[in-house]
Amino acid sequence: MNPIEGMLREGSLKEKTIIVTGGGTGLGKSMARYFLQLGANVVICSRKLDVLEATAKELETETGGKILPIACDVRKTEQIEGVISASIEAFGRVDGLVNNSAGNFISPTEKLSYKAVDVVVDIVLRGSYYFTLALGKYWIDHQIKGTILNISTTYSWTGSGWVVPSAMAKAGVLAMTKSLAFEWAPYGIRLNAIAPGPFPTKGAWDRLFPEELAKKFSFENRIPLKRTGEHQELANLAAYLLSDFSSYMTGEVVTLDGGEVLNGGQFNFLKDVTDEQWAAIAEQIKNTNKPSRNGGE
Ligand SMILES: CCCCCCC/C=C/C(=O)SCCNC(=O)CCNC(=O)[C@H](O)C(C)(C)COP(=O)(O)OP(=O)(O)OC[C@H]1O[C@@H](n2cnc3c(N)ncnc32)[C@H](O)[C@@H]1OP(=O)(O)O
Ligand SMILES: NC(=O)C1=CN([C@@H]2O[C@H](COP(=O)(O)OP(=O)(O)OC[C@H]3O[C@@H](n4cnc5c(N)ncnc54)[C@H](OP(=O)(O)O)[C@@H]3O)[C@@H](O)[C@H]2O)C=CC1
Repeated sequence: MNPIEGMLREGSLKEKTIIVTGGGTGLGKSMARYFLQLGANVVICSRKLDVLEATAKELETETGGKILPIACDVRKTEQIEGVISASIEAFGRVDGLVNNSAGNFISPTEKLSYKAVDVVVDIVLRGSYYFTLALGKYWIDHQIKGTILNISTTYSWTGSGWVVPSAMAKAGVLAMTKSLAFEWAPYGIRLNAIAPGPFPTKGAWDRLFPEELAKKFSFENRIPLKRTGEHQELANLAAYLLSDFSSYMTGEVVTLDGGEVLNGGQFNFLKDVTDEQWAAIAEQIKNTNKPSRNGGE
């Protein structure tokens, strides 16, 4: 496969300031890089300031863009308000938000303590609605037509065992996306979401796909397109959804997973049937059709 290139034309996010929660690592960092390349000012925030500062330095050198790292636990409203004020002070205003921060790990649900469930739900759901509410109030007060992108998952719809706190929280984020897309549309505020399939990141792989599992299981067998996602593919879609090119789109959730979620199709087990078996099956079915064609049972 050829390397995936940036999709939007130069300057597509010029004069926009975008906050990316969890922007110091993984997919957040890849989105931040592309937004900077497209001319946006970017604010990255999460708990670990040293990680954010290292990322900011790296991306600033690489892109020549303006990036501000700020420590913020998205479970703390006063810290979120601090990020918004510091962003306005640095760049004049805020136009976009990516709710990307998350906590997650696989575990049998009955083995989880109450605190273990809370920690995931609080980062994902509470963190997303706190940030959305704080920024929404600011946008409505200042008549700014802001845009929110929520990073969800495909199991927000299907549900999934062994990541139940994450599934509950991400489903809530999806409900918020669609509900507020309608309610805040008159203010010109748009909310969309991306439901990614597997995109290799250290954060996700350490907690969801540790070595013990990786030895026994491969995504290539599960994903119809036979590979995991490239970060630039997700960054391209994210940039589009935050740009004015998507200005007629709101309340939408775009799945980007190589078809993985389609595994639920009832007859998909047929993928392993050979050509010879198909020939025999066709013969059998045609034979059963014959009597009914002649008016019999
Ligand atoms: C690989 C394919 C991907 C497919 C798609 C998947 C879709 C979604 C993907 C993602 O969300 S990926 C993002 C992953 N990244 C992160 O999670 C980064 C941030 N995470 C963290 O910092 C930590 O993991 C955490 C969520 C904050 C938990 O860390 P920690 O344990 O240090 O927090 P505490 O507050 O101390 O503890 C909370 C509570 O949780 C219990 N716990 C932690 N790990 C487990 C475990 N593996 N099994 C059971 N319980 C666990 C811990 O014991 C604490 O409970 P108490 O013991 O105090 O009651
Ligand atoms: N990678 C994948 O395959 C998939 C990922 N996703 C989603 O993509 C997003 C990014 O995940 P990914 O890049 O893989 O994983 P990462 O672990 O790299 O990203 C998670 C980020 O969340 C931040 N974070 C965690 N807790 C808090 C908190 N309390 N306050 C603020 N920030 C916090 C972390 O920073 P810090 O530790 O500094 O706080 C980290 O930067 C998540 O929403 C995830 O659910 C969805 C489907 C698949």
